[in-house]
Amino acid sequence: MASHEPRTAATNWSRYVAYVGGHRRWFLLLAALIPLDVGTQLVAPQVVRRFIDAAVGGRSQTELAGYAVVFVALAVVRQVLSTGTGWVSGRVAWRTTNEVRRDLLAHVLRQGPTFFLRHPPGELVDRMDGDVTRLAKLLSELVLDIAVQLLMIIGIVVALFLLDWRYGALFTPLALVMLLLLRRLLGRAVPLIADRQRAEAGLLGYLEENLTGREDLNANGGTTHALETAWDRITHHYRLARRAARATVTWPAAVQVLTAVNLCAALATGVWLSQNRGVSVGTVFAGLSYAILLRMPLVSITSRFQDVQNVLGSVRRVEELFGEAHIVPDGGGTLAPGRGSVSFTGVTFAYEDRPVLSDVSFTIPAGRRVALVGRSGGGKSTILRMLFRQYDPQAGTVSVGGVDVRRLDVGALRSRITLVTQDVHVIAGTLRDNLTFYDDRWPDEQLLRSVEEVGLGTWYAALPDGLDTRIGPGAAGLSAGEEQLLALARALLTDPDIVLLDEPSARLDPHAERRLRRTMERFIEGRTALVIAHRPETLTIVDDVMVVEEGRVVSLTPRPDPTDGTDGPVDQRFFVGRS
Ligand SMILES: Nc1ncnc2c1ncn2[C@@H]1O[C@H](COP(=O)(O)OP(=O)(O)OP(=O)(O)O)[C@@H](O)[C@H]1O
Repeated sequence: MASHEPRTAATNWSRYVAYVGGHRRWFLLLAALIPLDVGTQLVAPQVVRRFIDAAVGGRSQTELAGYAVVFVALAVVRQVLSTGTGWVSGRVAWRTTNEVRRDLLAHVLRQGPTFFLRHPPGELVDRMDGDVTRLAKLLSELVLDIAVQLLMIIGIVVALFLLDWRYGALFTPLALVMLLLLRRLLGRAVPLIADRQRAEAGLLGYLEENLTGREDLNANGGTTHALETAWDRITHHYRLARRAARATVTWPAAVQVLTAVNLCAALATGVWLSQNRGVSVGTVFAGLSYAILLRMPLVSITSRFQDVQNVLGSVRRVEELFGEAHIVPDGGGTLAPGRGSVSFTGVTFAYEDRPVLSDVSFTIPAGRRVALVGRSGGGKSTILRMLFRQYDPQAGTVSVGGVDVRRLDVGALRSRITLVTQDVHVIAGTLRDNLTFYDDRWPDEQLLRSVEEVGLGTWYAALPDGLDTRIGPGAAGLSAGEEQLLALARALLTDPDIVLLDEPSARLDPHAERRLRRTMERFIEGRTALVIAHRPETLTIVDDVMVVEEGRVVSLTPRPDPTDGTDGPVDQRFFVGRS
């Protein structure tokens, strides 16, 4: 089978530890900054306590000023520490995110076409951007932040015990109860938020699909149905958003209640201790300060735990993507220099569970040019894709230059083969970028020659900035025919040994087609070429004709002689406009 189901194996944490490991020094710096940050927060109420007690006890101005200076210094140090912590954690987060994203993109780009049918672009963007960002958050922020908040809670409880054991005895169980209550409240809201996010993603996907297919929708009268469905989705999204908003509105209210309870408990304890146990005003104030301080880590740690749960979902999705094996693993070998022969031996192939090629065998000697003809869906393009190693056969062998392509390095093989399909993609960039794909080994004169050669000279002359003119999405558009010519101009530059063409002239007018045919003829001269022919004229530039019908090679014979007035083995129904 060509399909490779995603592995849902256990998360490979060592992969992520390695990403963080690359920034070990920064991570250690962060681990050092955090306790310092927590420490300065915990010390501040103690300084205030001493200041108040000194003031109430009528101590000297110098002593009071000393406490004030220490307090201000602590505040400054805290600011510096929290800015530093934020900066370092942001740095670690960005670096790790970008590295994971880069590796995931490299992994995805090596996948075959079936992978992209299984994972539409919207989903891949969400995984590579949304999920990876959340993953990096876990690696660089969440774990540390949970540690900080736990440290803070423990520190506050210890400080309260040190202040007076009764403060500690009261706030320890109180903190635990509050933690559990907050956790429950948030636990109820989160699934509703997730429902809303799913509906939102679905709505966006639906809108994107309709906008992309707007021409077909308008032409086929599907607009009314599309609008009705969009409206259903919008109202569904609205209902879910309202439900989620109702659930989340209780969260800030709960935080307010928690603050009030903490304050009341601290005040009541303070007043009682002051009246019955003679503790100082400074101690009561410090108790109050710690009670207020306790709210922050309690709230923060609850939402952080929830974040961790959400992030683990993202990590699972990223892992699934990393777990998808490459359809065509690298064989590592290289091809001997020179034009290569091409052969299929007993090749059988199916897309997913759809059989397409069945026991196909043929050999094309080096330098021979062959036209592939046959009815639509017979498997012609699939033969080209297998030679380009977008897929490997389930049975049999595909060889180039006498070597099984599975034993070759994919990059090395593709550097010797050019594949021009009808599905041309123009990237957003300059004409030069579109011709060279950022490879600067060709001088401008050579780029211009290939543009001229495919018949794009007049089109080129009208461009405002020549090779630097921006084309593609968001810039100057090209007709479908011009896009095909551009793809052929790209191919001309590469000087391949083997040329695979999926009838690049299919969308051109007769004049442009004639011109392009002459270019193709020059291009494939002396090379091994497989050209899918949808026009009978294309047969004039090849040596042999291969008829492909229902996944089998019916014949591979020399091209019929155009002067003898017969079609030879070539059924005219295979061609556009003949039936
Ligand atoms: N990525 C794919 N996943 C599943 N099925 C596919 C895929 N690509 C092609 N097919 C199916 O495989 C069969 C052969 O397709 P192929 O494109 O090789 O035929 P073809 O002879 O080149 O057709 P055409 O002349 O119309 O381009 C078709 O039935 C097609 O629907």
